[in-house]
Amino acid sequence: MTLIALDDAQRRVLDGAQPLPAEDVPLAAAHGRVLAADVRARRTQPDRDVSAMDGYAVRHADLAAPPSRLRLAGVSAAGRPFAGRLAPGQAVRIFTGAVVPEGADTVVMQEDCTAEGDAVLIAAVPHPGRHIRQRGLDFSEGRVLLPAGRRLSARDIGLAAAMNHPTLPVHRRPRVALVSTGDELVPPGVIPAEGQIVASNGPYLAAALEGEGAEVVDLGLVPDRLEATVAAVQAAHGMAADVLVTTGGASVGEHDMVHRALEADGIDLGFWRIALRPGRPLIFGRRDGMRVLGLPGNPVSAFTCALLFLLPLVRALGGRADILPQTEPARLGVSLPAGDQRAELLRGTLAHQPDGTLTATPFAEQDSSLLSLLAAADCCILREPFAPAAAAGEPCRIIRLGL
Ligand SMILES: Nc1nc2c(c(=O)[nH]1)N[C@H]1C(S)=C(S)[C@@H](COP(=O)(O)OP(=O)(O)OC[C@H]3O[C@@H](n4cnc5c(N)ncnc54)[C@H](O)[C@@H]3O)O[C@H]1N2
Ligand code: MOO
Repeated sequence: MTLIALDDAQRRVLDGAQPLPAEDVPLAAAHGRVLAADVRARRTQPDRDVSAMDGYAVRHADLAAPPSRLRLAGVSAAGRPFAGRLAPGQAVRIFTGAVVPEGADTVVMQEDCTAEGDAVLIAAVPHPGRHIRQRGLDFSEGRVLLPAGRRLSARDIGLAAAMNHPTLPVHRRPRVALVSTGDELVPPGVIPAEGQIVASNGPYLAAALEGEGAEVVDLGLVPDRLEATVAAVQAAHGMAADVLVTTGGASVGEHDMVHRALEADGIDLGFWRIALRPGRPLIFGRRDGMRVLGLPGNPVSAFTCALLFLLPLVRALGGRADILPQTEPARLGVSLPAGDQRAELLRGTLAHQPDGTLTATPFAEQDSSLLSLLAAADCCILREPFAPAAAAGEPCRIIRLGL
């Protein structure tokens, strides 16, 4: 079987992955969700000129010959504006956030003023317009501040509230069913018998998927038996999963049941060998609106396939505008030999150099079973197929690894 190129495989997985339908959710439930429509400001902020300081609202023309003695005409507090208009020679006591009275064009902070009964003595001569936040300084009604496809940060929620939206239109979260296959697997906390290992792919994938806003249902550990694997696939249909993710059994061994179970289920299947290290075997299929990704069992291979296929698919279904992992430039910390036909994702560390450049140093050990180094990595260094030998200091591209 020939190896297929990484970008070709990504295109096939993402082909036709349309954003899921929209629903309105209250602001309290919108953090991390993806906007299904542009969100416009429903008001202008601030909707009047307001003070940025506690002090006195004045007419700048009255400050020409300091110290200036102005008569106090009243008070403007936040939420309780001064009703009248400022006449020449007058000042209004004003507080932060309060509406600047008509006639005033400048605020003097109280540290530069001395109150004397019903007058105020002003020593400073600020610039005209000082300490006034002009109407519309933040945003104007009708402006799109949060575009469709944006994943909402906590700051975005604050902005949406200020724009006067109690709810936001967001895409439904992709529902993902997880199945970990392998006779050798026991759950974390159980002491493995000889030859058994503690399953880590499920916990990793659940965390990574939830981090991308998916709703995850972990269907648990499934032995390498056809009936058990078919039952897990049916359970995924039963919960109306948008994506079924399996790990293990993606390769060619006689215990590798996943593709047989998917075929038995009538899933239109592609079994690929991708020009990628680690992460060569990958199963992909679809049936009745459910997409299936069969990831390799080796934990780092499962990770690279999640990074490059599964998480982008979940972002696309979730309506995100940014789907593929972003690469950025760095310089190699060590020399590397020429590559072969497989693209490589080398796990490594990043260091900032005094000249502002970033050095990426791959770990010497790159075996696809090494979870300790995967967790320690800051980045993956992406090498194209047939990359020529490269010396330390030469440019490279990296994908930063976050939470
Ligand atoms: N003859 C060949 N053998 C293999 C090939 C090949 O082309 N020909 N490909 C190798 C590559 S590359 C990979 S990657 C693996 C993928 O194999 P499977 O997807 O079939 O995975 P398993 O055999 O089930 O497991 C591989 C490895 O990973 C461990 N594992 C499995 N599930 C988990 C889990 N949930 N948590 C942690 N670790 C897990 C499992 O114990 C094995 O050690 O195949 C190569 N072989
Ligand atoms: O692709 Mo396997 O993923 O090399 O370990």
